Amino acid sequence: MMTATRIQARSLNKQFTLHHQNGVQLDVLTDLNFDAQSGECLIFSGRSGSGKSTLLKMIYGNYLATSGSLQVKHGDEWVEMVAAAPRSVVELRRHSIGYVSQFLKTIPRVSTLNLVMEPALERGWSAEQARARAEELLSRLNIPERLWHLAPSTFSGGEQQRVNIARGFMVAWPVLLLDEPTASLDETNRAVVVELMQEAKAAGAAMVGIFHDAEVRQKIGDKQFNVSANEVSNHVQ
Ligand SMILES: Nc1ncnc2c1ncn2[C@@H]1O[C@H](COP(=O)(O)OP(=O)(O)OP(=O)(O)O)[C@@H](O)[C@H]1O
Repeated sequence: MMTATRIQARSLNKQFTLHHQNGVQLDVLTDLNFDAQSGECLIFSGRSGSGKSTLLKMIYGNYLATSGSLQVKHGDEWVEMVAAAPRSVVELRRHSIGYVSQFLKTIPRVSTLNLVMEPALERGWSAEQARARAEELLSRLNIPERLWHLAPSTFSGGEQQRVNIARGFMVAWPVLLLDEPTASLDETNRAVVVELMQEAKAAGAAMVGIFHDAEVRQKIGDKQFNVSANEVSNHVQ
């Protein structure tokens, strides 16, 4: 499969200003350069506090870069995240970037099945198609069928995490961001998530993720970007 660049960071900087602490400035990311390609998984590594999560949040548009360029592919166009209007960020999130965080944001009274189906319905899938895919994912992720019609707000931490993963893998995202999706899962479910990531890669997703589990990194990673050292390597550790 031909790969295509879907994320491009150039001379990217992020500084936090602590307004409630005498305006102290923290230089978290300085002069970063990296690309992410379709059909590949780029792993963010680096010591704790080096800015891995901050960088993922910048790609998703939760945090704004201080300077430099961070472009994300949206269809045939590039969106410059450093200057993107909120409207384009919303568009980008609807069609081009999926995000699987460690925690599920539950909406009271919305059933698990509806929560998982939502990304597909937003893309115009029929209810039957969406339901079939959601049921397949929930089964594979070992969420008992008796829970499917309940809102996940009372589920265990691990169950909520797996519902979140099912939702994240519901549609084929051109760019898929993963923040510790396997943290606190048991071995069986971790293996399912690795399979889902492999399928997403084969479907052409450009995946970017943080994984503390070395085994997962080695199974899924193609390249590693060390955020502390600002260095891309083909060797995943
Ligand atoms: N909203 C914020 N305001 C101020 N400082 C922040 C904010 N978010 C993150 N930081 C700071 O930026 C630095 C990087 O944090 P980040 O969570 O991105 O690191 P990380 O590499 O993901 O760490 P870990 O591996 O421990 O999860 C930290 O020093 C943190 O205190």
